[in-house]
Amino acid sequence: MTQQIPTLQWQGDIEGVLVLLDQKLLPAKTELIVCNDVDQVWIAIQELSVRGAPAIGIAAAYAVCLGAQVALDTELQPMQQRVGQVCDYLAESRPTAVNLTWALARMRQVADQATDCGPRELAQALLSEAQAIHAEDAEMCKSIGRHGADLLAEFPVGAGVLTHCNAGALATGGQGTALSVIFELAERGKQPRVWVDETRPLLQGARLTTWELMQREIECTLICDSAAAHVMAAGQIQAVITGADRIAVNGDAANKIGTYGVALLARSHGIPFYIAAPTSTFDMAIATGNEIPIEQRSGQEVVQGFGSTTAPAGVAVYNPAFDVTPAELITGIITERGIVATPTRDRIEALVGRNE
Ligand SMILES: CSC[C@H]1O[C@H](OP(=O)(O)O)[C@H](O)[C@@H]1O
Repeated sequence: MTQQIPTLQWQGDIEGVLVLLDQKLLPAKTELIVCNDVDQVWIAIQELSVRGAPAIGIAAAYAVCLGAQVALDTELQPMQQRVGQVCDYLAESRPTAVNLTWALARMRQVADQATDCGPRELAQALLSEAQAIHAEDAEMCKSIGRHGADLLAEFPVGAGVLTHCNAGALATGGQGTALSVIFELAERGKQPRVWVDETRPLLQGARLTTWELMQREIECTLICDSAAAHVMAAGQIQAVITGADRIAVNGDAANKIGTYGVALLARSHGIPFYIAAPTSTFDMAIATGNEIPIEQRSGQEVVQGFGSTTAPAGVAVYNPAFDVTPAELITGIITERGIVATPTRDRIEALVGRNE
């Protein structure tokens, strides 16, 4: 069974709207946000109503189409200027997921290369590009699932897989990255037993990953982030698979805070640690993970999350939303083009291409 309500959907023509499934409210409520303008999408990205590296990029691409709507009755050049302004604005919504700036660069290129056309023709070209980014991501998700399931083909039926945060359909334009592998394993009758880190502070694992797995009737067990070592030591985990938000040329990968710790635990327990990500998540312009900008979020998410106060008023809080797992802790990166085993710069450039 697939997710009943799309994570994000463009409705209409160049004067249409972007409809988002509000992930802040899941699983308690299934509510939609109808976005008519760029600001609404900017806020939705910043507040994680829409989240996950590929989904952020796709939402931003559609937001450019919303931004173009105010310039439909001008000329080509004002429309091109509008697109540039909107791309600059959206790029500021969240810093870590490279898919955001990758998608905006594609939209900006469409505008910059436009000649001999009117604003409405450019608006149509922008919508076609956003829809292409969305459709390509859906195909990449399926391909990641196939490559990942092929990689784990020898795993026994009922093998334990641990995942951290949410890298499912809710984080992408398709069926997910890490969860796509799990969905494909289930499709092939491997009956994966999924262990889900709750993933503090915003609980993407507890709220979203379990929701997706239970919708598909895949066995899952929710654990506190601090229980992962214990579960590994008990021999319950045969592989770890997570998503990623930005991967440097050398294979260092940024993902939700806590991923680095899970990778260290996996290494110490002799468990393979895989990252599943499309090639659009590779930042070929940065050499190592040290250059990946790490989003710092409000301390309120830690001490006031989900309605309960969990610390004394005024306590200092440090709330990085991501951390970086060094390439040497990554057994392989599962992409839509295949697997980068023991990721190195040469192997990544061979698969992704060199940054010219
Ligand atoms: C398929 S990318 C999913 C990736 O994005 C999440 O971050 P956030 O929920 O803050 O957008 C997390 O790092 C996931 O692994």
